[in-house]
Amino acid sequence: MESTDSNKHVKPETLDDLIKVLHNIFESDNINVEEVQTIMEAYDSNPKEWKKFAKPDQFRYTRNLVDEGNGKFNIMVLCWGEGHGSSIHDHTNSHCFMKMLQGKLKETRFDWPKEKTKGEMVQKSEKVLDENKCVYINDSIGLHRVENPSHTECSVSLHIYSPPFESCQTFDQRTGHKNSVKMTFWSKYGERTAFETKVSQENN
Ligand SMILES: N[C@@H](CS(=O)O)C(=O)O
Ligand SMILES: [Fe+2]
Repeated sequence: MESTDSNKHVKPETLDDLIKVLHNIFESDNINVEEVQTIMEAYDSNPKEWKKFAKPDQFRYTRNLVDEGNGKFNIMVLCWGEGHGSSIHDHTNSHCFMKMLQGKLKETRFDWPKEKTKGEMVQKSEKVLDENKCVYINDSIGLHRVENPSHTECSVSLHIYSPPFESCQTFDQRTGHKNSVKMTFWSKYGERTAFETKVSQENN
């Protein structure tokens, strides 16, 4: 698994394998989006491997850091309780990959609001993601909101952001008005983070 070329032929058997392959890929500054997507999808989700990171909250989705990718990318597990969802948001000029580990998530995409005209934001697409599927978005593709459509089951997803970022913009669907929001981790490396972090995440 030395070069990007050889990565194309590797099926990651475990989450650790996947993380190793991703470290190789993201050493380069030129990311082949399809290659990353293919490798993410090739990993068959095994709850035993990611359970220690999947720490849910009753009130909103949680972000749980798994690996800091030598500063090149963040990989994290997100837990979505029944009906939990994100606001419409951007990804701070980073690549964003989202792979389903358990359950389903609905991704709704939007155009950026026009600077001058206020009003309802334009919805571009809606897609329900099944287990092991991986989608990609960045700011030139547009904005999105993600929701767990189930009222009985939790969902779990694996996200990669490259380069890592700590804040993003959220948008009001009716007016297009935006807010800058600091993003925090509910846990890091399987350990719950401090209370201060919890407060700022809940204020998002
Ligand atoms: N981008 C969001 C998750 S999602 O709704 O795509 C986050 O990092 O919290
Ligand atoms: Fe997102």
